[in-house]
Amino acid sequence: MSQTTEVNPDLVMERAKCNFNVLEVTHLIDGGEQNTLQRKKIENIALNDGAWKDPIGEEHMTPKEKYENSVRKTCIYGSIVKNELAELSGMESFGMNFLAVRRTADAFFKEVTPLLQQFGQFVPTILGQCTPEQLSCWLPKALGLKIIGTYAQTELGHGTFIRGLETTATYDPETEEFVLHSPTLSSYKWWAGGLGKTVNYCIVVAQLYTKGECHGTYPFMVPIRDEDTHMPLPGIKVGEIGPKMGYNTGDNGFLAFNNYRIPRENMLMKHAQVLKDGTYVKVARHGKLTYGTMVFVRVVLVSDAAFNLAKACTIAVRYSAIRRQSRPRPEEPEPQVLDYATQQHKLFIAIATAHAFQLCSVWLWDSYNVVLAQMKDGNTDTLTEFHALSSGMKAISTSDSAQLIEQCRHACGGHGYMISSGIPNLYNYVTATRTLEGDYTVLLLQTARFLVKAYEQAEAKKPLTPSVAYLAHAFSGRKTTWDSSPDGIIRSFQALAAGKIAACVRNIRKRMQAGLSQVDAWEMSTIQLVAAAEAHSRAVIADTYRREIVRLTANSSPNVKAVMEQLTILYLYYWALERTGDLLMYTSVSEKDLVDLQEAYEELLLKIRPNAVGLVDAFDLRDEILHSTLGSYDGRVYERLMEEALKSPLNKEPVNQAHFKYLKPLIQGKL
Ligand SMILES: CC/C=C\C/C=C\C/C=C\C/C=C\C/C=C\CCCC(=O)SCCNC(=O)CCNC(=O)[C@H](O)C(C)(C)COP(=O)(O)OP(=O)(O)OC[C@H]1O[C@@H](n2cnc3c(N)ncnc32)[C@H](O)[C@@H]1OP(=O)(O)O
Ligand SMILES: Cc1cc2nc3c(=O)[nH]c(=O)nc-3n(C[C@H](O)[C@H](O)[C@H](O)COP(=O)(O)OP(=O)(O)OC[C@H]3O[C@@H](n4cnc5c(N)ncnc54)[C@H](O)[C@@H]3O)c2cc1C
Repeated sequence: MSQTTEVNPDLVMERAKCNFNVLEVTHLIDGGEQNTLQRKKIENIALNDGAWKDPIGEEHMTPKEKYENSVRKTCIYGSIVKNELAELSGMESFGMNFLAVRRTADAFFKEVTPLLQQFGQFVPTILGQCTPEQLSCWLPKALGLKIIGTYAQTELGHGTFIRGLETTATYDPETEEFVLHSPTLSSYKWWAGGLGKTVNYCIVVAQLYTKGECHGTYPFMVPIRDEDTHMPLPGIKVGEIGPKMGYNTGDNGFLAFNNYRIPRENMLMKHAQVLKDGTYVKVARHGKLTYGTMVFVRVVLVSDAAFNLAKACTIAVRYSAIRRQSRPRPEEPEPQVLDYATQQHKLFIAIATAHAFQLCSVWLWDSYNVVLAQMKDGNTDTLTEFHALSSGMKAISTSDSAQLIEQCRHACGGHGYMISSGIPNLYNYVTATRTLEGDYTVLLLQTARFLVKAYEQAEAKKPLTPSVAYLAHAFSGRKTTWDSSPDGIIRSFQALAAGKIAACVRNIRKRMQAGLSQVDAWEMSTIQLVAAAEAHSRAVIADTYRREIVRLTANSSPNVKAVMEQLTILYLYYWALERTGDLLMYTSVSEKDLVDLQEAYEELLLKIRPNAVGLVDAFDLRDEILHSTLGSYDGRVYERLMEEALKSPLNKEPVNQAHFKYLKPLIQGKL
C-alpha cells in the first residue's frame, strides 16, 4: 500500500478506529494470503519504476496524442508483464496473474489500451474456436504479439441479433478460398476495439455460404493490414469510428470488404468445417458454441464490475472521511460527511456490492470451468443453464456497478465531477459494459427464456437444475412466510422471483388463449419477463454472496467475521427495502416488519461506520491504480486538486488571446 509521510489526520483517526485486521480482509478478497503476495509481486514489477506516468495529463492531450501515448505505454507495459501475459494461454487460467495484470493495466491506462481486445477477445476466440492445428499456428503468434488482432462481430446495422449479420463469407472451391464481402453500408463492421489503427489481424464473424447454401455465422481469421507497412490490404476499407463517452484510447473501428479473399484454412473450424470441395460438416453438438467468446467475456465482466466498483467506493469513502461540511450542532466542529446517515446509505451498499460481485465472479468462474470440462468430454447439457446464469449476472453486475459508481460521484459532491477525481473515467468505462457483450435487456430476456422453461419443468414435477431448484416450492398456493434472518430474506427473494416467473407464464398463456401467437404473447410480456429475470439473478447473487461469506470466514478472527456478516446483512436488507412492493405481493411481510427492517438497516449503517475506511483500505488499491485526487491513501485531497488545476493548459499564460480577439472588442463596443 502506498504511503506518504503526511496523512490527513481524519484518515489517521479512521484507521485507528477500525476494529478488524485489514490485511485479513485483503486476503479474503484475494482468495488467500498466497494470492495477495503474488498480486503484490506483480504490482511491484509493473508499477514501481513509474513507467505508467504520462508526460502531461492525458486529459489535456488531443485525441491523436492520447491514442499515440496509449500505444507507447502499451508497448512498455507489455514488455514489463510479458511473462504474466503468457499465462493467459489457457482459458482456465483466470488466476491471480490475470487479475493482477488487469489491475496494473489501470495504472497505465485511464481509459483502455488499444490491445484490450487482443487479450479480451482475440486470444480467447483462438482458444475456443480453433482446431488443434489452427491453435498451434495462431496462438503463439497472438500471445507473442507477432500478430495483433481484434474481434469484429457487430455491424453498423446489427449488434444484438447475430443471426442478422450481413457480411458474407462465400466458399470458392476453385481456389479453395473464402470470399468476404460487405454488401451494404449496414453490413460494415463497427465497434471492434483496436480495429481503427492498431491491429493487423481481425477475427471476423460472417455468414458462411457454401454450395449456394447459408449455414449461419462463423468466425474467420482475416489479415487486414500489411504485416510490414501496416497499410490496409487491397479490398479492405478500415478506419476509426470517432469520439465516444469513454474507451477513447481504444481506437474502435469500422471495416468493409470488397470481395476479399482468404484461404480456406482461415475459417476457425473447431465447431464446423468446410471441406476442400465445399462440403459443410457440422462438428458441434450444441448450436451456440460459436458464441463461446461472448460467454467467456461475460464471466470476466462480472469480476471487472466488482473491481471498478471497489475503486469508486475507495475514492468516495476516503474522501467522505476527510470532507467536513455543515454544522448540525453549532457547538461542535463541522462533521465528516461520512457521519451523515444518508452518506452511509449511498456508500456502504457500494462496498457490500463490490464484495458480492467479487465472490460471485469467483463462483461463476469455477462453475464455468466445470462446464468447459464437461464440454471437453462432449457433454453440453449444462451450457444452457450456464448461459442463462452468466447472462443474468453480467447484466446485473455491470448495471448495478455503473449506477453505484454514479452514486459514489454524487457522494463526492462537486469535486467528484472533476476528471481528476477518477470517477468520471470509471463511470464511462463501466456504463459501456452494460451494453457491450450483450445489452442488459437482451441478456435478461435470455435468462427469462430459461426461467420459463424451468418453470414448466417444475410444474411437470421434473428435476430442476441447481440455480432454479427453488421453483419446486412455487406451487404451494401459499405466500412465503416472511422471516428477517439472512436465510429467510434469501427465501423471500426466491419467492418473489418464482412469483414473477409464474405471473409471466400465466400472462403468456392468457394472451395465447386470447388468440395471440407465441411470439406476440412473449413480446407483450417482456417487461415482466425482464423483471422476473432480474429478480432471479438478484436471488442467485444474494444467495451466493451469503454462502460464500459464511464459508470463507469460517476460520476468520471474530471481528473480521462480524464486519463481513454485517456487510452481507446490509446487502440483504438494502435489497429487501428496495423491493417492498414485491415482498408485499409475494410474502407474508407486514407493515410492521418493514418498519422494523428499515430501523435495523439504519442501525447496521451505524455499526459499519467506524470500519468504513478500513473496509476500503482492504481492497488494497494502490494510488497508481486509483488515479484519484480524492481517493489517495494519504487523503491530501485539496493539495492534489490544486496541483492538478495548475496543470491546466489555460493556466500557462496570465491572459488568454481570446480576451484580446473577442472579449475586449465586445467590451469596447467594437463588435
Ligand atoms: C493488457 C490487458 C489485460 C487484460 C485484459 C483482459 C481482460 C479485460 C477485462 C475485461 C474486458 C474484456 C473485454 C471488454 C471490452 C470490450 C468487449 C466488447 C466486445 C463485444 O461487444 S463483442 C460483440 C458482443 N455481442 C453480443 O454480445 C451480442 C449479443 N447477442 C447474442 O448473444 C445473441 O444474438 C442472442 C443471445 C441475443 C440471441 O441469439 P440467437 O438469435 O442466435 O438465439 P435465440 O435467441 O434464438 O436463442 C436460441 C437458443 O440459443 C441459446 N443461446 C443463445 N446464446 C447462447 C450462448 N452464448 N450459449 C448457449 N446458448 C445460447 C438461447 O438461450 C436459446 O436457447 P433455447 O433453449 O432455444 O431457449
Ligand atoms: C465501448 C464498446 C466496445 C465494443 N466493442 C466491440 C468489439 O470489440 N467487437 C464487437 O463486435 N462489438 C463491440 N461492441 C458492440 C456491442 O457488442 C453492441 O453494441 C452490443 O452488443 C449492443 O448491440 P447493439 O448496439 O446492436 O444494440 P441494439 O440491439 O440496437 O440495442 C438498442 C436497443 O434495443 C433494445 N433491443 C434490441 N433487441 C431487442 C430485443 N430482442 N428485445 C428487446 N429489446 C431489444 C436494446 O435493449 C436497446 O435498448 C462494442 C460496443 C461498445 C459500446
